Amino acid sequence: MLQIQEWVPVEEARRLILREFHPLPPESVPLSQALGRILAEDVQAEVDLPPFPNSAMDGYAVRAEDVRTASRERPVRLRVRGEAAAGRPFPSGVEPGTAVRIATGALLPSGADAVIPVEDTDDAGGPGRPLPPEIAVFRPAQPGQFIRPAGEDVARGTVALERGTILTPGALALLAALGRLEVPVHRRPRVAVLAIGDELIEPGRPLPPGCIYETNRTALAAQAVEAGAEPLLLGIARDDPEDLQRLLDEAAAHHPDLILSSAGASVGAYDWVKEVVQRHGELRLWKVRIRPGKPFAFGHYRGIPFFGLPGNPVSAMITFDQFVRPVLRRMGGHPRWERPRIPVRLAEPISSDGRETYFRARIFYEDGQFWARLSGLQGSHILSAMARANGLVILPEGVPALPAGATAMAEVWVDLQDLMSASGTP
Ligand SMILES: Nc1nc2c(c(=O)[nH]1)N[C@H]1C(S)=C(S)[C@@H](COP(=O)(O)OP(=O)(O)OC[C@H]3O[C@@H](n4cnc5c(N)ncnc54)[C@H](O)[C@@H]3O)O[C@H]1N2
Ligand code: MOO
Ligand SMILES: [Mg+2]
Repeated sequence: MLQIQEWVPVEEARRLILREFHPLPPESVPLSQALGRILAEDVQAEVDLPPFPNSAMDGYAVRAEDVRTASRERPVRLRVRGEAAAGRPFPSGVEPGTAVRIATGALLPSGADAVIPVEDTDDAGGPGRPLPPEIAVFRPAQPGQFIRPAGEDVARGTVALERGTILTPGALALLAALGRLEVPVHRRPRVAVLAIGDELIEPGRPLPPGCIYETNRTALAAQAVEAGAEPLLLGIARDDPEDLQRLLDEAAAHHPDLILSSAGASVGAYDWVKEVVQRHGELRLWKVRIRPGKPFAFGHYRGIPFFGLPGNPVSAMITFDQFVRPVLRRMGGHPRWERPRIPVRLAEPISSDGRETYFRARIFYEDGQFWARLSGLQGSHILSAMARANGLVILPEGVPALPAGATAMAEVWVDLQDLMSASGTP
C-alpha cells in the first residue's frame, strides 16, 4: 500500500492526481446529443463535399468560350435547352451556343464550365417564371466562375475533423453534411456525489434548530455538469461511520468513474471520512496547502477514485475546481483540462496565511487592463461572495501579501471579450 502524502503543495497534488486519469473510451452518440462533446477519433470523409460540382448562383450554366465577347451593348444570345434545379439535374449536357437555367446548389450539367448570374442576362429573375426560349448574356464569364467544385470543402478520404475537436454547432453541421448520424465521442465521466452531516436538511423542508440546508450536492453536481460530467446524486450520510460506509457502498454499487463526498474530512470528533475510506480503500493524499480547502483527501474506495472534499461550501467548490474539474475534463477527452491564468491588477490588497490562496473576485476591465476586486468576505462559509465572483485571484505559496496596484494571476470564469466590452468597475 502506498503511503498517504500529507500537507502537499497545490501544484504537486494536482500532478499526483492527474497522472492517474486518462481519456475515457469512445461511445457513439447521435449528432443531436453531441454538442460540446469531444471527438474521440479522427473522422474521415467518405464522400466529397460538395458531393458534385454545383452552381453558386441562380442563373445560366454556359460554356465560357461562348460568351467571351458578351457586353451590354453587344449581348450574346444563347438558346435555353432546359433547366437544372436543386435536386433535379438536367439530363443531358450544354452544347455550344446553348445554356441551361440553373439554381443555386443544382448539379452543373456536363459541357458547362461557368455560371452567368441571372442579373447579367435579360432574364428578370423571380419565382415561377417559365423557361425563356433564349437569353441575352451581358457579360463574359471566366471558366469556373460561380461553380463550386466537388470536394472543394472536404475531399473524400481526407480527415474532416480531428480527434480532440470540441463539437461546436459548426462541427456538427460538417458531420451532418458528410451524411453521419452518429459521432464517436469520449464517454462522459459519471460522478457520484454524496453529502455528510447530521445538520444537513434537504432544501424545501422546515429547518430544525442548529440545522442548515444542504448545498454542496447542488454546487458540486452543477460544477460536474460544467466540467462535462454526468452527476449521480446520492443521499446524505449521518456523521456516523456505519452510515457513511453504507452510503459509500451505495455509491460504489453504481460503478461511477469517481466518488465525491464533502465534509467529515478534517480532524474533528465527527470527521469519519479518512477512517471509513481506508476500510475498503486507501488514501493517497490528505491535506493540501490550499486556502480554502486544506482538509482535501484523494484516494480510492473499493477501487474507484475517491475525492473527499472539505465540508465548508466554498472549500468544497474551490477544491472541486482545482482538483476534480481538470480530472473530469481530461477523462472527457478535453484537449485543455486546466484553466488558463491571466495577469490582473489588484484594486485592493490581499494577504494569506502562507497556503496558496484562492480569492473569490470580480474581474473587470478598465483603462486597457484587467483588474480584480474581492467579491465579498473570504470565509470558506461565505456563499454570497462565491455567487458574485466571476473568477479567482491566486496568491501562491510563499507570497504572504500583495498591495493594491500589484499584479497577480487570476482564473476567469467568463468570456474575457465580454468583460472588455462591459469595460468599467463592476
Ligand atoms: N481543529 C481544526 N478544525 C478545523 C480544521 C483544522 O485544520 N483543525 N480545518 C478547518 C477547515 S480549513 C475546514 S475547510 C473545515 C473542513 O471540515 P470538514 O471537511 O471536516 O467538514 P465538516 O466539519 O463536516 O463541516 C464543515 C462546515 O461545512 C458545513 N457543511 C458540510 N457539508 C455541507 C453541505 N453538504 N452543505 C452545506 N454545508 C455543509 C458544515 O455544516 C460545517 O459548517 O474544517 C475546519 N476545522
Ligand atoms: O481551508 Mo478551510 O477550507 O475552509 O478554511
Ligand atoms: Mg469537520
